[in-house]
Amino acid sequence: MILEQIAADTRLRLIEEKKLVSPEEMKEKALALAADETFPFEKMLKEPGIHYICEVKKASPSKGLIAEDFPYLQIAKEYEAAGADAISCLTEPKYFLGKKEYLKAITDEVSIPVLRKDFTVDEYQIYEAKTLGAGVVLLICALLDTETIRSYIEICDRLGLSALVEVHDENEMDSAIKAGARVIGVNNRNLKDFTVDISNSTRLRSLAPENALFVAESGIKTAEDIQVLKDAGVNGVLIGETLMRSPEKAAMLAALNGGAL
Ligand SMILES: O=C(O)c1ccccc1NCC(=O)[C@H](O)[C@H](O)COP(=O)(O)O
Repeated sequence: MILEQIAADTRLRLIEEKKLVSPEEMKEKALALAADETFPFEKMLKEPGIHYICEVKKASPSKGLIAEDFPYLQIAKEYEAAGADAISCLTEPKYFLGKKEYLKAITDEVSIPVLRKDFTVDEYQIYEAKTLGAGVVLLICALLDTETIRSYIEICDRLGLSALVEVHDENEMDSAIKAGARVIGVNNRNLKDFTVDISNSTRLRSLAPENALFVAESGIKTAEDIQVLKDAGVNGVLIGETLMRSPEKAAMLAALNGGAL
């Protein structure tokens, strides 16, 4: 499965990266930064209404090259000015053509929370996310067992980072809940065959605990999709391709919201 390939390549990449900055040094650098104990990402999702997490993404395994011209900083600023509540920035280099530099440049320039969208397989990436200015990291249940997710959430808590714990089915939802996830993201994309089905979010919505925040991810394209997710009581939506392919991102975001944001 593609996810396993990405994880294997990430582990290889980390071997090289740790030669440049050791795990001890990365941890020390991250812990030296002030922890934001107010968890702005979670605070934002708790506000009434549906919240928009807008993704900065150049390419993906399912879609190939999405944006040949990729002014990532301009896109992030455009999202913020258009009323986005948070930004998701891909940092995975091989399959998504992401870069850590994109994340750092964006977090330096915007004041809304930024998610490091990567394939976390090592705590090193969490400490590094902190040093790059991220406010949120992605933990994918398909890649991590329950105990590891729990321990990574503890690291996030210590650093003042939020963890978006991603699930795709009932078993993974169970693991996220047992690990103590406060923010659960349901990926509508089946990573085995890349099919996308919004009803995956609506189906799993009722399985999430009352006090957990719920984000629907992937394949969101229309105001009707947003309305369905709103009706299901979703707190946030993560939108990538629809916005990335739109030449008028602010207008697209407004249209998805059924009017101005
Ligand atoms: O999108 C892929 O091809 C993909 C493949 C393997 C792992 C993850 C993948 N996607 C990451 C995402 O979850 C999306 O970037 C994100 O949810 C936004 O989705 P979309 O709005 O459909 O671009």
